[in-house]
Amino acid sequence: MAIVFGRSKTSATVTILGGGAWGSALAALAADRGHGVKLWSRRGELSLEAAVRDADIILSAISMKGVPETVERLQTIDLPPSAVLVSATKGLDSATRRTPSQIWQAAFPNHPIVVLSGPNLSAEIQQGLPAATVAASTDIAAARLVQTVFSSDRFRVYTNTDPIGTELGGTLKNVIAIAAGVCDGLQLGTNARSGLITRALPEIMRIGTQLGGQKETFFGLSGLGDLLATCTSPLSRNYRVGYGLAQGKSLEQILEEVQSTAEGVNTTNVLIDLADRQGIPVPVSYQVYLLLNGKISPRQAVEALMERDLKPEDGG
Ligand SMILES: NC(=O)C1=CN([C@@H]2O[C@H](COP(=O)(O)OP(=O)(O)OC[C@H]3O[C@@H](n4cnc5c(N)ncnc54)[C@H](O)[C@@H]3O)[C@@H](O)[C@H]2O)C=CC1
Ligand SMILES: O=C(CO)COP(=O)(O)O
Repeated sequence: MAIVFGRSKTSATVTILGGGAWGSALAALAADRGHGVKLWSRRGELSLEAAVRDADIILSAISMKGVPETVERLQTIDLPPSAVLVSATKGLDSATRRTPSQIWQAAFPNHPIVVLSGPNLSAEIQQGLPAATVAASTDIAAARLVQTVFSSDRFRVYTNTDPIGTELGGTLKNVIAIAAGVCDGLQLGTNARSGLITRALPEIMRIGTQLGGQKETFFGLSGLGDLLATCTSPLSRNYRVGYGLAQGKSLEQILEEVQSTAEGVNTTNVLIDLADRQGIPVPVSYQVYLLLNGKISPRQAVEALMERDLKPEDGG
C-alpha cells in the first residue's frame, strides 16, 4: 500500500512534543529518514501552535505528569484534521488512573491514536545501536504510517492492533525494573533476578488484561522485550532507582542523581491503587510500593517475597 504523507508529499512532517531523552532520540530517527521534524519543548522558543501546524504526525514523548496539561493546551488549538497522534509516554495518570493514550483518545476522538513502545533505552538509540519497537493502533493505516516514518536499518518498527496492551507492557515493567535494581543492588545473583522477572510477567499480565490489554501482547517486544531490557540495564532510570535504594540511598537523593524521569515511582502508586480496587494480586509490585513509601527496607521486601505461601507456578 502506498503511504501518502499529507497532500502530494513524499516525506512526512513530524512534530515531536517533549525535548527530553526520548523525544530527542525519536526526533533524530525521523530526521535521519529525511522527514521534516519539529521538536517542541515547553521551555523552547517554538510555540505549540507553530509546532503542530501542518503536522502529519504529532508524537508525544512528554513525561506522564505533563501529558494532561499538554493535551488541554492542544485542545485550544486547531490540529491538522488528518494528523496521526502518537503516544510514546510510559506512565499512568495519578488523577484518573488512565493511560496516556486513553487521555489522548478522549481529547481527540476524531484522530487516530498510535502507541509507540518497546525495549528502547534512548541512550543506545542515540548511539545508533540496533533496536526494535511496536507501533500499535486500532487504526492499522495509522500504525503503518508510523512504522514507515520511523523504520530504518537500525530501528525496526512492528505494528499491532492492541494499543492498550502495548502501552501497559511498557508502563508496568517500570515497577518491576525498580525491583530488579533492588535485586542487583543487594547482589542477590542471576538466579534471583531471573526468578523475579519471570514471576513478574504473569503479574503484569493479570493487571494488564484486566485493564483491556490482550494476553499475547505481553509476550512481545513491548511486554517481555521491554521487561528484559529495563530489568537488566543500568541505563534504565527505574532500575537505577531500585539499585540506589538497595545501596541505602534515599529516593530523593536517587531522583536528584538521575536528573530525568523515572516513571516507575508514580506508576507504582497508581498501579497499587488500581490493583486494590480490582482485587488483583500483584505481590512484586506491592513490595516495590512499600519500599518506595518508606514502609520496609530492601531486605525486608526480599524476605516478604520469599516467605509468601507456597503455591503452584500458575497460581497468583
Ligand atoms: N528515555 C528512554 O529511554 C525512554 C523513555 N520513554 C518514556 O518517554 C517519556 C519521557 O521520557 P524521557 O524523555 O526519557 O524523560 P526526560 O525527563 O528526559 O524528558 C521529559 C520531557 O517531558 C517534558 N515535560 C515534563 N513535564 C511537562 C509539562 N508539564 N508540560 C510539557 N512538557 C513536560 C520535559 O520538558 C521533557 O521534554 C517517559 O514517559 C518515559 O517513560 C519511553 C521509551 C524510552
Ligand atoms: O522505557 C525504557 C526503555 O524501553 C526506558 O527505561 P527507563 O525509563 O527506566 O530509563
